[in-house]
Amino acid sequence: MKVTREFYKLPLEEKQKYSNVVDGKEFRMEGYGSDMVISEKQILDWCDRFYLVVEPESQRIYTLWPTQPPSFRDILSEYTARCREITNLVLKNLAKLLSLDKDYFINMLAENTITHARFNYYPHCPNPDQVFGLKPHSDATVITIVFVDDNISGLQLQKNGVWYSVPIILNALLVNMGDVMEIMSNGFFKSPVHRVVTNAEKERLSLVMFYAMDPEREIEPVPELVDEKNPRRYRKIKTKDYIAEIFKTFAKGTLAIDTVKI
Ligand SMILES: O=C(O)CCC(=O)C(=O)O
Ligand SMILES: [Fe+2]
Repeated sequence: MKVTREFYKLPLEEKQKYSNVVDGKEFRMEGYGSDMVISEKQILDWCDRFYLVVEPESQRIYTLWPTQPPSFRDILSEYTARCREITNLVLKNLAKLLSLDKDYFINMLAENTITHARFNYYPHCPNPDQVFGLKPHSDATVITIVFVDDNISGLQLQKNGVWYSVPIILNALLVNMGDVMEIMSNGFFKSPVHRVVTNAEKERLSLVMFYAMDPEREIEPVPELVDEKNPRRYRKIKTKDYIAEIFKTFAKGTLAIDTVKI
């Protein structure tokens, strides 16, 4: 959190060395900036984002990893390794809860899976009732680990149509189910719709680790979880097609998971 804060305090020109817009035109996932703009009518969010691929190590693009603060690289590497331990522990226990082999989900994520780290910066906002820090969405991941600012709340999640604020718990990480887990568990686990609200006085930070599947792999309910009593609730889709769907629906403010529900 400290190195994230230091990175965001750097002058704009320094941060723009890592821009997510190549040569001033082409958007890429990795790097610093805003969300991709695909339509003039798109609702933008009140936040700066900085994405980096952290796993597998062979896919890291170190030229996009900030050199300031100098400890950024080592701390992010260590954080990635520690979060992987948490992810594996959580995945084991989720598999157990579904009476699957304990390594079921871990094996599924074993090959060619890409983990992104997303650093979010939400500046204080003069009109908090007019814009979100991040509009309502669910994550396209298997699971997500969120490290939230301990100075200010802002993350909210929706349950039965009501929004609840996620409390700040010192030194706690939030583990969120993603759409892929909802689909694989045939709806047993829910990928919650969540959003970030803006604040008139205070800025806020978060660091999010997105654990996703191999883009070439298909997502579908685990066959063992489908039977006459629990009919299949989601159709099969390739991970990369699902991610493309997320880009479209997020910009529109709709939900990708609704497009695969049966
Ligand atoms: O800032 C937060 O607390 C959550 C961010 C989030 O939901 C996301 O980056 O997908
Ligand atoms: Fe999210």
